[in-house]
Amino acid sequence: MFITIRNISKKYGQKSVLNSINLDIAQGEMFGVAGENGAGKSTLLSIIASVVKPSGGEVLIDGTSVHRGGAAIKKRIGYVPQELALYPSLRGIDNLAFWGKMCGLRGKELVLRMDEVMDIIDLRDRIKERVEAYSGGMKRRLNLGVALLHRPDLLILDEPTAGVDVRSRRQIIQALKEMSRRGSTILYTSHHLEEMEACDRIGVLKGGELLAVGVTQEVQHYLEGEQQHGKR
Ligand SMILES: Nc1ncnc2c1ncn2[C@@H]1O[C@H](COP(=O)(O)OP(=O)(O)OP(=O)(O)O)[C@@H](O)[C@H]1O
Repeated sequence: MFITIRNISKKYGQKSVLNSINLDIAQGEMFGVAGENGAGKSTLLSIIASVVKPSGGEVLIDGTSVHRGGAAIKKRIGYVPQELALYPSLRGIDNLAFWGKMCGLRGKELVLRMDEVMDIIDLRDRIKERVEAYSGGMKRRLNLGVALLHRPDLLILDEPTAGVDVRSRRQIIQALKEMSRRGSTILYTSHHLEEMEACDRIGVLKGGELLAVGVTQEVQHYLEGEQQHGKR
């Protein structure tokens, strides 16, 4: 799925949180949104996922407005907000089964998808343990797995690597890269540019403005230049 973001703005009361954002993301692209706390990353992602309405502008997915496209488009989007949506007292496998049924999967199809997801998130050997016994990184990976069950064409993740160790972070990024290789469009946020190296391009948000968009190195150079400039 390709994404076209046109003049998106968002206000909460008098406060402007996003200011005329324009951006095109290609089918199968892995795109990272970086920025400090409060820059507007979560707001932008939740607008693209059609969870929050913008104050102005529009988001098109495959050329159709996401806010007017209805259930057909939403079904093809997997959105993973920052908060975990898991049942800690259930086992990993039961969480997958529960959420799989919630998105309409049944019988052999459900078993097949769960099987596929366990490998992508690399949790097969721990899947029969209760989630409360999982580490933070394992919980994040399972949470990602839930979003992968319906094989979304567009995957939107808000800080999928927050609070996880290097190994889990690498596994999550690898899983996303694999999804992107298979043709899914991936969009995720992080505070850390070094977590964005696997991205095809990144965009940096600051105070609701899209400051720079490019391949990771270009953006890093740009930001270093800005820092130098600030010090003068
Ligand atoms: N529902 C809301 N009502 C009022 N203000 C909000 C609401 N949601 C977000 N904001 C404000 O919008 C701004 C951007 O928030 P947002 O969560 O999008 O930033 P972020 O870049 O994702 O930050 P973080 O890295 O901390 O997650 C912040 O100033 C925040 O306080």
